[in-house]
Amino acid sequence: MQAQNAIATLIVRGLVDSTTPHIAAHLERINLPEGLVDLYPLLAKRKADPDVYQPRTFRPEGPPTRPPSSLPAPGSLALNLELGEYIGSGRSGIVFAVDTTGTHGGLPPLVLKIARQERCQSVAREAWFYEELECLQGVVLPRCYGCFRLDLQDGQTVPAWSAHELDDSDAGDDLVDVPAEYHGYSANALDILDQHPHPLLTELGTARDCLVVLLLERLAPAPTEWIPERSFWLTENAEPALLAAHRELAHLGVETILDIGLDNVMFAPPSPPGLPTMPSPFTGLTHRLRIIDLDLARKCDLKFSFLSRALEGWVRRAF
Ligand SMILES: Nc1ncnc2c1ncn2[C@@H]1O[C@H](COP(=O)(O)OP(=O)(O)OP(=O)(O)O)[C@@H](O)[C@H]1O
Repeated sequence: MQAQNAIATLIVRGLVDSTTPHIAAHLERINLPEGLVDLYPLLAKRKADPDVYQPRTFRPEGPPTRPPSSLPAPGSLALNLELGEYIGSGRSGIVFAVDTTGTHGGLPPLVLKIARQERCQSVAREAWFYEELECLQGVVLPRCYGCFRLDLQDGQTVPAWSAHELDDSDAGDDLVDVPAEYHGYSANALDILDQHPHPLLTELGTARDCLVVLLLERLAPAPTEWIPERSFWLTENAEPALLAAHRELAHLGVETILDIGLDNVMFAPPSPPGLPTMPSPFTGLTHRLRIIDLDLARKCDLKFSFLSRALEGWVRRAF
């Protein structure tokens, strides 16, 4: 099996149109710095407002550190793919199946999440969470095979952007692509606090001639569309299962309160052809659920007990 960091280049047919027909797009893997995402709530905000941010809520030793990667040294594979059927989309991305037949093998069924033109920051930031939570890939998250980028040249267009435009009613009030831990702050407030997002996120937040994609393990359809499993959601097991899945993320100080919901849960892929589910390194539990869509996740140094209790309320509201 190929490791999640084996691929350095994606060569994708059907992703980019250009004046030269039948040329496949070459996308290069983005190396995401470990310090890409800032702690939530912002440290500068806490210093400015010590009465609001009670120290007893936070872990005195700081946020959970990223566990050491269990992957080998990054590989240099160039993977040829063909864009397949459209699966679904949201505010940040448009998801397609990809055809890996005729490639080197050793990969499970995959999907490509194509960042919308104005959402490159969100999708690259989502990729950072997959790296931060590597030990939960195949446990409660899909396996992630990397985040890749192409700077578009004159005349190159991305048909998926125009074919699957976001309905205005879905756009909400968050059209500016700002990292989730910075939501709600004006540029002026951030200047006063003297805290700003990582330069790579700032650059991607305004980039419009850039294509960013995530290569993910293909999961089973959402339960509401998956008839044999629909009864699962009508049983009392559903809420504890969703809570238990989100609690796994809380062990590493990650919360997804801005996006907890049944829209953002899928099921483990059938194995084979998918890869097997792994038990949690924190609880030993084996989960059927997979949490998707980490673009609004946040990294916290809140105590596990605090996050875990808060999750009970957040998850209850999802039903
Ligand atoms: N790994 C996957 N395997 C199969 N289908 C997927 C996968 N990831 C996403 N999808 C499908 O694509 C749809 C859109 O994906 P996703 O929710 O990640 O997009 P988004 O733009 O981040 O959404 P949101 O509007 O909630 O932020 C999902 O609802 C799901 O149907």
